[in-house]
Amino acid sequence: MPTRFDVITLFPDLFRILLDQGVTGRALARGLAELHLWNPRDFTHDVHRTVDDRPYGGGPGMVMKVEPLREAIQAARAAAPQSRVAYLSPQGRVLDQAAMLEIAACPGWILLAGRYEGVDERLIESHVDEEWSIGDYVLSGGELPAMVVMDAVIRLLPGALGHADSARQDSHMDGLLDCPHYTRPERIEEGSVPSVLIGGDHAAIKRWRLRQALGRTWQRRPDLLKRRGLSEAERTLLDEFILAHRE
Ligand SMILES: NC(=O)c1ccc(NC2CCCC2)nc1
Repeated sequence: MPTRFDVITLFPDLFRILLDQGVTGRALARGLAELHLWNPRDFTHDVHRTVDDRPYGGGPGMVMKVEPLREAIQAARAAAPQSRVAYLSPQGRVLDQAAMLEIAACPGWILLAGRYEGVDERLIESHVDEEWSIGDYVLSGGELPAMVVMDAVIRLLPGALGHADSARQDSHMDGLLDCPHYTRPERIEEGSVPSVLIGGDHAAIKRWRLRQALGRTWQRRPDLLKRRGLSEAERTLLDEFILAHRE
Protein backbone atom coordinates (compact mmCIF):
# COMPACT_ATOMS: atom_id res chain seq x y z
CA MET A 1 0.00 0.00 0.00
CA PRO A 2 1.78 3.18 -1.12
CA THR A 3 2.03 6.17 1.19
CA ARG A 4 0.07 8.94 -0.48
CA PHE A 5 1.04 12.62 -0.36
CA ASP A 6 -1.37 15.26 -1.60
CA VAL A 7 0.21 18.71 -1.54
CA ILE A 8 -1.78 21.92 -1.73
CA THR A 9 0.51 24.57 -3.19
CA LEU A 10 0.55 27.65 -5.42
CA PHE A 11 3.86 26.42 -6.85
CA PRO A 12 3.41 22.78 -7.92
CA ASP A 13 6.44 22.92 -10.24
CA LEU A 14 8.75 23.19 -7.21
CA PHE A 15 7.95 19.55 -6.43
CA ARG A 16 9.69 18.35 -9.58
CA ILE A 17 12.75 18.15 -7.33
CA LEU A 18 11.25 15.09 -5.61
CA LEU A 19 9.96 13.51 -8.82
CA ASP A 20 13.03 13.82 -10.98
CA GLN A 21 15.74 11.98 -9.11
CA GLY A 22 17.21 10.16 -6.15
CA VAL A 23 15.58 8.02 -3.52
CA THR A 24 12.31 9.97 -3.73
CA GLY A 25 12.22 9.87 -7.54
CA ARG A 26 12.76 6.10 -7.59
CA ALA A 27 10.27 5.44 -4.80
CA LEU A 28 7.60 7.50 -6.57
CA ALA A 29 8.39 5.86 -9.91
CA ARG A 30 8.09 2.43 -8.28
CA GLY A 31 4.80 3.29 -6.60
CA LEU A 32 6.15 2.99 -3.04
CA ALA A 33 4.74 6.47 -2.57
CA GLU A 34 2.39 8.70 -4.54
CA LEU A 35 2.45 12.46 -5.00
CA HIS A 36 -0.59 14.47 -6.08
CA LEU A 37 -0.54 18.26 -6.42
CA TRP A 38 -3.47 20.61 -5.91
CA ASN A 39 -3.25 24.34 -6.74
CA PRO A 40 -5.66 26.56 -4.76
CA ARG A 41 -5.80 28.91 -7.76
CA ASP A 42 -7.71 26.16 -9.59
CA PHE A 43 -10.38 26.43 -6.91
CA THR A 44 -11.09 30.15 -7.35
CA HIS A 45 -14.21 31.41 -9.08
CA ASP A 46 -13.41 35.04 -9.77
CA VAL A 47 -11.92 36.40 -12.95
CA HIS A 48 -8.69 37.33 -11.17
CA ARG A 49 -8.38 33.88 -9.55
CA THR A 50 -7.82 35.53 -6.15
CA VAL A 51 -6.14 33.39 -3.48
CA ASP A 52 -4.99 36.09 -1.06
CA ASP A 53 -6.18 39.38 0.39
CA ARG A 54 -5.15 42.10 2.81
CA PRO A 55 -4.97 41.30 6.53
CA TYR A 56 -7.76 42.51 8.84
CA GLY A 57 -6.22 44.77 11.47
CA GLY A 58 -3.72 46.09 8.92
CA GLY A 59 -0.02 45.25 8.72
CA PRO A 60 2.29 44.23 5.90
CA GLY A 61 1.78 41.48 3.35
CA MET A 62 -1.20 39.36 2.39
CA VAL A 63 -3.11 36.44 3.91
CA MET A 64 -4.32 33.35 2.02
CA LYS A 65 -8.10 33.25 1.72
CA VAL A 66 -10.15 30.42 3.26
CA GLU A 67 -12.41 29.47 0.33
CA PRO A 68 -9.87 28.34 -2.29
CA LEU A 69 -7.95 26.38 0.37
CA ARG A 70 -11.15 24.84 1.77
CA GLU A 71 -12.16 23.63 -1.69
CA ALA A 72 -8.68 22.33 -2.46
CA ILE A 73 -8.56 20.44 0.84
CA GLN A 74 -12.04 19.02 0.25
CA ALA A 75 -11.00 17.83 -3.23
CA ALA A 76 -7.86 16.21 -1.80
CA ARG A 77 -9.83 14.57 1.04
CA ALA A 78 -12.26 13.13 -1.52
CA ALA A 79 -9.33 11.65 -3.45
CA ALA A 80 -7.52 10.50 -0.30
CA PRO A 81 -10.18 9.72 2.32
CA GLN A 82 -7.68 8.06 4.70
CA SER A 83 -5.32 11.04 4.76
CA ARG A 84 -4.95 13.61 7.52
CA VAL A 85 -4.27 17.30 6.84
CA ALA A 86 -1.03 18.90 8.06
CA TYR A 87 -0.07 22.57 7.76
CA LEU A 88 3.64 23.50 7.64
CA SER A 89 4.43 26.54 9.76
CA PRO A 90 6.84 27.86 12.44
CA GLN A 91 3.89 27.58 14.87
CA GLY A 92 3.79 23.80 14.45
CA ARG A 93 5.26 20.87 16.38
CA VAL A 94 8.99 20.69 15.59
CA LEU A 95 9.63 17.38 13.82
CA ASP A 96 12.48 14.99 14.65
CA GLN A 97 13.32 11.49 13.39
CA ALA A 98 10.84 9.92 15.80
CA ALA A 99 8.11 12.16 14.38
CA MET A 100 9.09 11.14 10.84
CA LEU A 101 8.62 7.49 11.85
CA GLU A 102 5.13 8.30 13.16
CA ILE A 103 4.29 10.16 9.93
CA ALA A 104 5.61 7.26 7.82
CA ALA A 105 3.24 4.86 9.62
CA CYS A 106 0.15 6.63 8.25
CA PRO A 107 -1.47 5.75 4.88
CA GLY A 108 -1.33 9.31 3.61
CA TRP A 109 -1.02 13.02 4.27
CA ILE A 110 -2.52 16.14 2.75
CA LEU A 111 0.21 18.76 3.16
CA LEU A 112 -0.83 22.41 3.05
CA ALA A 113 2.02 24.66 1.91
CA GLY A 114 1.29 28.30 2.71
CA ARG A 115 2.69 31.48 1.20
CA TYR A 116 2.59 35.23 1.95
CA GLU A 117 2.08 35.89 5.69
CA GLY A 118 0.18 32.65 6.14
CA VAL A 119 -3.41 31.39 5.95
CA ASP A 120 -6.61 32.69 7.54
CA GLU A 121 -6.76 31.13 11.02
CA ARG A 122 -10.32 29.92 10.43
CA LEU A 123 -9.01 27.54 7.75
CA ILE A 124 -6.52 26.03 10.22
CA GLU A 125 -9.11 25.71 12.99
CA SER A 126 -11.72 24.08 10.74
CA HIS A 127 -9.80 21.98 8.20
CA VAL A 128 -6.27 21.25 9.47
CA ASP A 129 -5.57 18.22 11.69
CA GLU A 130 -1.90 18.84 12.58
CA GLU A 131 0.55 21.74 12.38
CA TRP A 132 4.24 20.89 11.81
CA SER A 133 7.50 22.83 11.79
CA ILE A 134 10.86 21.62 10.43
CA GLY A 135 12.71 23.99 12.77
CA ASP A 136 12.64 27.38 14.44
CA TYR A 137 13.14 29.65 11.45
CA VAL A 138 10.89 31.45 8.97
CA LEU A 139 10.72 30.51 5.29
CA SER A 140 8.92 32.20 2.41
CA GLY A 141 6.71 29.20 1.79
CA GLY A 142 5.67 25.83 3.14
CA GLU A 143 6.86 24.00 0.02
CA LEU A 144 10.44 23.33 1.14
CA PRO A 145 9.26 22.08 4.56
CA ALA A 146 6.75 19.82 2.78
CA MET A 147 9.55 18.42 0.61
CA VAL A 148 11.79 17.95 3.66
CA VAL A 149 9.06 15.91 5.36
CA MET A 150 8.38 13.85 2.22
CA ASP A 151 12.10 13.15 1.73
CA ALA A 152 12.59 12.08 5.36
CA VAL A 153 9.45 9.90 5.30
CA ILE A 154 9.89 8.28 1.87
CA ARG A 155 13.38 7.02 2.75
CA LEU A 156 11.83 5.21 5.74
CA LEU A 157 9.38 3.27 3.57
CA PRO A 158 10.26 -0.43 3.14
CA GLY A 159 12.17 -0.89 -0.10
CA ALA A 160 12.85 2.79 -0.69
CA LEU A 161 16.57 2.49 0.01
CA GLY A 162 18.82 0.10 -1.91
CA HIS A 163 20.18 -1.61 1.17
CA ALA A 164 17.49 -2.04 3.84
CA ASP A 165 20.03 -1.41 6.58
CA SER A 166 21.15 2.02 5.39
CA ALA A 167 17.94 3.67 6.64
CA ARG A 168 18.47 2.26 10.13
CA GLN A 169 22.10 3.37 10.10
CA ASP A 170 21.07 6.93 9.21
CA SER A 171 22.24 9.44 11.75
CA HIS A 172 19.55 10.28 14.35
CA MET A 173 18.38 6.69 13.98
CA ASP A 174 17.94 5.12 17.41
CA GLY A 175 18.65 8.57 18.74
CA LEU A 176 22.38 8.87 18.03
CA LEU A 177 24.40 10.96 15.60
CA ASP A 178 26.04 9.09 12.73
CA CYS A 179 29.55 7.61 12.87
CA PRO A 180 32.28 8.91 10.50
CA HIS A 181 32.38 7.48 6.96
CA TYR A 182 35.40 6.81 4.69
CA THR A 183 35.98 5.57 1.18
CA ARG A 184 38.91 4.90 -1.20
CA PRO A 185 41.76 5.76 -1.41
CA GLU A 186 43.01 4.61 2.00
CA ARG A 187 45.89 7.14 2.21
CA ILE A 188 45.65 10.75 0.96
CA GLU A 189 47.15 14.07 2.04
CA GLU A 190 44.08 14.65 4.28
CA GLY A 191 44.95 11.53 6.28
CA SER A 192 44.43 7.80 6.44
CA VAL A 193 41.39 5.62 7.11
CA PRO A 194 41.15 4.21 10.70
CA SER A 195 42.80 0.78 10.51
CA VAL A 196 39.88 -1.06 12.14
CA LEU A 197 37.81 -0.31 9.01
CA ILE A 198 40.48 -1.79 6.73
CA GLY A 199 40.59 -5.12 8.54
CA GLY A 200 37.80 -7.61 8.17
CA ASP A 201 36.83 -7.91 11.82
CA HIS A 202 33.12 -7.08 11.46
CA ALA A 203 32.44 -7.30 15.20
CA ALA A 204 35.24 -4.80 15.86
CA ILE A 205 33.96 -2.53 13.05
CA LYS A 206 30.42 -2.64 14.49
CA ARG A 207 31.78 -1.79 17.96
CA TRP A 208 33.95 1.02 16.58
CA ARG A 209 31.00 2.56 14.69
CA LEU A 210 28.74 2.46 17.75
CA ARG A 211 31.53 3.86 19.94
CA GLN A 212 31.99 6.73 17.45
CA ALA A 213 28.24 7.40 17.27
CA LEU A 214 27.99 7.46 21.07
CA GLY A 215 31.13 9.63 21.43
CA ARG A 216 30.08 12.15 18.79
CA THR A 217 26.61 12.41 20.29
CA TRP A 218 28.20 12.97 23.72
CA GLN A 219 30.49 15.67 22.27
CA ARG A 220 28.03 17.47 19.98
CA ARG A 221 24.50 16.75 21.22
CA PRO A 222 24.51 15.78 24.91
CA ASP A 223 20.80 16.65 24.92
CA LEU A 224 20.09 13.71 22.60
CA LEU A 225 22.13 11.35 24.76
CA LYS A 226 20.33 12.40 27.93
CA ARG A 227 16.95 11.80 26.30
CA ARG A 228 17.98 8.41 24.93
CA GLY A 229 19.75 6.78 27.87
CA LEU A 230 22.45 4.10 27.48
CA SER A 231 22.66 0.34 27.92
CA GLU A 232 25.50 -1.10 30.03
CA ALA A 233 27.40 -2.05 26.88
CA GLU A 234 26.90 1.42 25.38
CA ARG A 235 28.06 3.06 28.61
CA THR A 236 31.28 1.02 28.41
CA LEU A 237 31.88 2.03 24.78
CA LEU A 238 31.28 5.70 25.59
CA ASP A 239 33.71 5.51 28.50
CA GLU A 240 36.31 4.04 26.11
CA PHE A 241 35.71 6.96 23.70
CA ILE A 242 36.01 9.58 26.46
CA LEU A 243 39.21 7.95 27.79
CA ALA A 244 40.74 7.99 24.30
CA HIS A 245 39.68 11.61 23.63
CA ARG A 246 40.69 13.30 26.89
CA GLU A 247 42.80 16.40 26.07
N1 LIG B 1 9.97 26.15 10.04
C1 LIG B 1 9.01 25.73 9.20
O1 LIG B 1 8.68 24.53 9.14
C2 LIG B 1 8.33 26.75 8.32
C3 LIG B 1 7.15 26.42 7.63
C4 LIG B 1 6.54 27.38 6.84
C5 LIG B 1 7.12 28.65 6.76
N2 LIG B 1 6.59 29.67 6.03
C6 LIG B 1 5.28 29.63 5.45
C7 LIG B 1 4.18 29.55 6.48
C8 LIG B 1 3.05 30.37 5.94
C9 LIG B 1 3.64 31.33 4.94
C10 LIG B 1 5.04 30.88 4.66
N3 LIG B 1 8.27 28.93 7.43
C11 LIG B 1 8.85 28.01 8.20
